[in-house]
Amino acid sequence: MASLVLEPPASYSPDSLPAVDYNIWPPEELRPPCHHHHEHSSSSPSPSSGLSLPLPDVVPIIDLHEEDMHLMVQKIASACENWGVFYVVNHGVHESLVARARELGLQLFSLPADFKQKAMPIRNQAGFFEGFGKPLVGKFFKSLMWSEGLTMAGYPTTGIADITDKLCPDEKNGYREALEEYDAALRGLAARLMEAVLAGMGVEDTAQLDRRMLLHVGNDDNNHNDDDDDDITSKTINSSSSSSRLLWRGVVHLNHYPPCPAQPPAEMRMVGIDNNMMSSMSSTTMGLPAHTDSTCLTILHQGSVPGLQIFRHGLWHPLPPLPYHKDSFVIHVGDMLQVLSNGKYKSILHRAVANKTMSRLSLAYLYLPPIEATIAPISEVVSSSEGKKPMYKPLKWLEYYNFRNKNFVGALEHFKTSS
Ligand SMILES: O=C(O)CCC(=O)C(=O)O
Ligand SMILES: [Fe+2]
Repeated sequence: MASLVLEPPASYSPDSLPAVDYNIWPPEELRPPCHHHHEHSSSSPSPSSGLSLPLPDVVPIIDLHEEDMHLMVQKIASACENWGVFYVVNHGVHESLVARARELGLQLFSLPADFKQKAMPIRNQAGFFEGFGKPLVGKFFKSLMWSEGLTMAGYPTTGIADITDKLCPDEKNGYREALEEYDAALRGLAARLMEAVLAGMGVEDTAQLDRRMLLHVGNDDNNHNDDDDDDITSKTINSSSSSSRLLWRGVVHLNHYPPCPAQPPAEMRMVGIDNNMMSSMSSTTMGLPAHTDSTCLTILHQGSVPGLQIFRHGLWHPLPPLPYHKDSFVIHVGDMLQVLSNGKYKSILHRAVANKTMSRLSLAYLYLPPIEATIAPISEVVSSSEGKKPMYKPLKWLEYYNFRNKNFVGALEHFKTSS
């Protein structure tokens, strides 16, 4: 007799999913064309590149409880190289922690707009924007972005405390506690994943790589002296291998996509959307436009409402939450990993679509190399690559971030070496 217990499938295939009514607004045929040019796409996305099920292949699902470390490293390397995106399950982040962060995240988004104004985006000490706001990439698109974000730099900064204090000054700040706990857990997961990714690229001693990046030696042939390396040098040389890992940055970034009905609701609490915009709301509305993440890795929790899509082989494909693993995370290869891997791993082009009836919340954990680090193709990868030449010039993350905020299209191209 067949067992009544549903066994999780070994890998995700759209065929194994129950039918989902995506109920997405606007319908695909009305959605604006994607204006993003992606350097690795063989063809550009177009309005006719509609949803296509099933995927030509299956997105890897990696079990982080895998006993065999070597095998796990191989699976991650293959997923980064062939997909740029994968799911992780059995990742060790407690379900209740995620649930609590999601619950409080939703509460923050349901604050009245004038409350949210108290935490409008400002540049933090590290130099990037924190706070409530419309997607930064929105300005590059004509369409109305049907989403709002909340960005808070995690440990070792006080970003989470600063923002939650601004939003809820009078309350015992349970928001801070829950989000800081989430940050700490995700930081641990991100570090583990990054170690595995680096091991797959032949870097066994990740602390030593950190030192190389901070001192900026050994990763390229011609740029050994950077202006402000000196104080970093002493900071890093003195730090033990484990504390240098603490210099990596984690940023908690929440995305909220309210239901996006054809008729706008009377009251709209989303920041940055006024009545004029509402009345012009039409076919040119989208959740989050096509982009790659400027991170090394992004760890995304989608909740139960689908909306994430990836661009692969010239088509957009939905990447829904896994029905058998409610607590799975989606991992994106970001632009900085593309640089570190000398282009072997490509950052994944993705977007999110709004939903007609359900609101959607995604928790993105953005994992970045140290702010002070010089990021360049890793020598181990360069020496094993065909041309044995670095494809990217050394860069600092903030330099890339600022450049991309001004020139969205092809930002990474700008940092390519000429050869
Ligand atoms: O909401 C999603 O599924 C995608 C979010 C995302 O791409 C991002 O925060 O960079
Ligand atoms: Fe993203």
